[in-house]
Amino acid sequence: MTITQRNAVEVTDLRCRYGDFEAVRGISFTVRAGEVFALLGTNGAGKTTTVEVLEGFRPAHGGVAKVLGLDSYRQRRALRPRIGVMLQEAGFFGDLSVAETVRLWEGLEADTGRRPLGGALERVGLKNKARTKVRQLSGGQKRRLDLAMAIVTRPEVIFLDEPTTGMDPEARRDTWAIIEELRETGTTVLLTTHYLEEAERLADRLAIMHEGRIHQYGTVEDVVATCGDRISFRLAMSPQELRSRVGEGPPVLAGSAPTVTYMEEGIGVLYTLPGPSAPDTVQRAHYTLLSWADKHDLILHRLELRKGTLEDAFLRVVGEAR
Ligand SMILES: Nc1ncnc2c1ncn2[C@@H]1O[C@H](COP(=O)(O)OP(=O)(O)OP(=O)(O)O)[C@@H](O)[C@H]1O
Repeated sequence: MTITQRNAVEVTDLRCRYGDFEAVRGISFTVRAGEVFALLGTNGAGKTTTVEVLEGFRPAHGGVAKVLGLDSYRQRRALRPRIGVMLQEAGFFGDLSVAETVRLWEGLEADTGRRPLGGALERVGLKNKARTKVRQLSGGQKRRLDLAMAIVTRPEVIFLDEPTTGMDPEARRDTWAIIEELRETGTTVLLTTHYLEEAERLADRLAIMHEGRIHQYGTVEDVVATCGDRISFRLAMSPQELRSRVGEGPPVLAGSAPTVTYMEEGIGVLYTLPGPSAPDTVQRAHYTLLSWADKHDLILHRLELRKGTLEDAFLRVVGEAR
């Protein structure tokens, strides 16, 4: 099997412009066949632009974007029947019913020779709305209809742009279950999302984008491991009292200076250890901290050690880029 066959999506040094503005600035990543891949990023990072290039809706201005081994723009006619697309704002005809919309879509896709997926509406929980006019659907219900359209023709690769935005928690969970089912049947899924727990739950691998570039890329574990452990505690005293009792602030731990926040109820202290944090580093940091507290007779309230999270990794990307 060649690399191309194992990768459903291959993006190499992709660039995309709107006029003079370069929205995507040389990104590279692959999506393996059968995996769920999440593109995360800040507002305006370039996620939708990237997905639109892969869907064949816009040309790249540099680099290569291949889906199922085909150039996503130049070979879009050959590619179109093999991919499913859930747009951020699909342009439905408001006067058609839900059932008519899906039938229309099936008709448009009929030349694919694939049997449309029966029960797509049932799968997205819209069967009882089949006769309802599209314009009478709620925002979340429209997103479910978007999803039905993306899966109705059993595509090999599905692009989902913010699939659960506007959905209530139950609909979101149902959508996650559908995406998991798609993966089980061997479908490749590339999704964009602002919900980190969605990526954490669904994605085999992910990329974090900011201002047109990929800053983190790998499995959730790989990305989270780049963030060190966090140590935090509170001191129930004023800054003046701390100064008079200790003379200086909390110590540097494992090369990491504390971030000190002054609040009404006291002083909050947070350390971000260098990542990935080795167990002996964490242990030494604790020892240093507890020795400091003991020496100055301080009580560390709500002392907590926690692992880095995807949110920490995300915020670090944004922070480092500033
Ligand atoms: N049609 C357009 N004309 C000009 N600039 C555009 C156009 N579409 C997007 N942009 C700009 O390109 C950048 C990337 O936009 P894009 O929609 O790809 O980001 P995104 O990561 O999907 O953002 P969001 O999470 O907010 O949906 C943004 O700065 C945006 O303002």
